[in-house]
Amino acid sequence: MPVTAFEFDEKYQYQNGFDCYFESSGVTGALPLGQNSPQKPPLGLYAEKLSGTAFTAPRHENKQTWLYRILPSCSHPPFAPVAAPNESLGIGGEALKKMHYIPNQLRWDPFDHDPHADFVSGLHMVAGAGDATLKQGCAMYIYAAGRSMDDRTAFYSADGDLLLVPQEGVLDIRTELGWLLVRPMEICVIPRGVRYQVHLPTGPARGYALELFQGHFVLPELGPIGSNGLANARDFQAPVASFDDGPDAFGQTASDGPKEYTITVKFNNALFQTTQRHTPFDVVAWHGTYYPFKYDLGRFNTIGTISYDHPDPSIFTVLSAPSDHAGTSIADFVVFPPRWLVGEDTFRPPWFHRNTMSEFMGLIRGGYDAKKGGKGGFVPGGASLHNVMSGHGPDAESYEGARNAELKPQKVGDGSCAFMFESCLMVGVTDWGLRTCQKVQEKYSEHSWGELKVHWKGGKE
Ligand SMILES: O=C(O)Cc1cc(O)ccc1O
Ligand SMILES: [Fe+2]
Repeated sequence: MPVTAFEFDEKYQYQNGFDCYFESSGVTGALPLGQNSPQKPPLGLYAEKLSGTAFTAPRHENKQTWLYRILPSCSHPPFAPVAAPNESLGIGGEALKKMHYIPNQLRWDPFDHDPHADFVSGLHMVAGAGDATLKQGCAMYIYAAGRSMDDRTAFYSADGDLLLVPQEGVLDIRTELGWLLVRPMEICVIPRGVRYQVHLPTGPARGYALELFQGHFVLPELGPIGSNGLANARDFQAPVASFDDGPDAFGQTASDGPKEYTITVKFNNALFQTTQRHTPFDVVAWHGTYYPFKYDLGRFNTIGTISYDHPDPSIFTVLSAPSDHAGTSIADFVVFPPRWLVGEDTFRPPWFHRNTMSEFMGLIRGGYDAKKGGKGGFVPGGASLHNVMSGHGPDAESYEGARNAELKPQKVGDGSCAFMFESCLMVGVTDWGLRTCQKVQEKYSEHSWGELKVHWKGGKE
């Protein structure tokens, strides 16, 4: 079921569609007609182009947006390095260079909330692969924030597009291009470079994130499924322009002296800061193809077998970040929503397998049909990582249950939703993920598969 609609609020109007050319204006007449950069843009605004792809990227991949703003982004003193507020990023982005590469199956208990952290200081890299400077690879994060970001701060990542998967707590995100309200069971993507500020209207928030150092998310091909199904394009929502021109927004007019706005950037996984005397949220109008968006996972049109056997989890792909090799993703975002299982003579949960891809999983709510047992278990707010070729599958309890189950139509996962970040890359685990967070379940594999029974009867049934 879709997430309950929020009461109508002017702040949360959206434009619907995936990969569209959108335009939005907070004030009539702010968008120039028939050109992008007139000698004097309307209403005394500055025109600024935000490129998400190379200028010459093919048309179908090209992403850029024209911003019409009160002051351009370049107007700020130099950025200076700051110590990462949490050690997961490492100093100067060391985290990605010092990854632990481990063939063992890993599982984490739910990650701690942090009442003192805001979204930026509560963002912890758990795993990743590649190099942000080469624009290759991706990284997986946990965020745990107990307070809203200050009204005079903004964050952006120069490293990649960030997909957020809230697990607890609502995120009210002010972006340069407008507001997005993102609740658990909804996701959003904030593109590289877009500045934003995360507020927590319902209290503490915790969730997962995937950063793409390369490329952008696309909808998966539907092949023989046809022209609708899985995540439908019209269900993706982009914000409408919203800007601040209040007395504090540009320092000069504030009664009690100029106000400072702190901009923090993640640049090669290290943090830098500057302060400026104008709000970064001054975009009065914009048009283009490069913008943040959200999606309600409850609208996912789940497809599965109506005959026999358990299909590959690729049928659950919401968004895909392709590599240069067709069908092989830098990262796929895959969900396991509530669905009917009707397969005949079929072992219905996921099979035992070893995968050339790495599988990082999280649980937004409820349970997961392949992991019913195991001390600590796979529970909401926790995670698991089955790296390249690490054997995994249903735990002993789930296996015996499904092996002996009566195969009537069965609704699985009612009220639950697991997800997977599946990557073609071997991912390393950060020091924070392996040690500092203290959530690794030491006996995950033993508790899950140590008790698997031998059913072999010497070749006799
Ligand atoms: O390992 C997992 O639980 C994820 C998964 C689910 C599924 O339905 C098929 C394959 C797969 O890797
Ligand atoms: Fe798997």
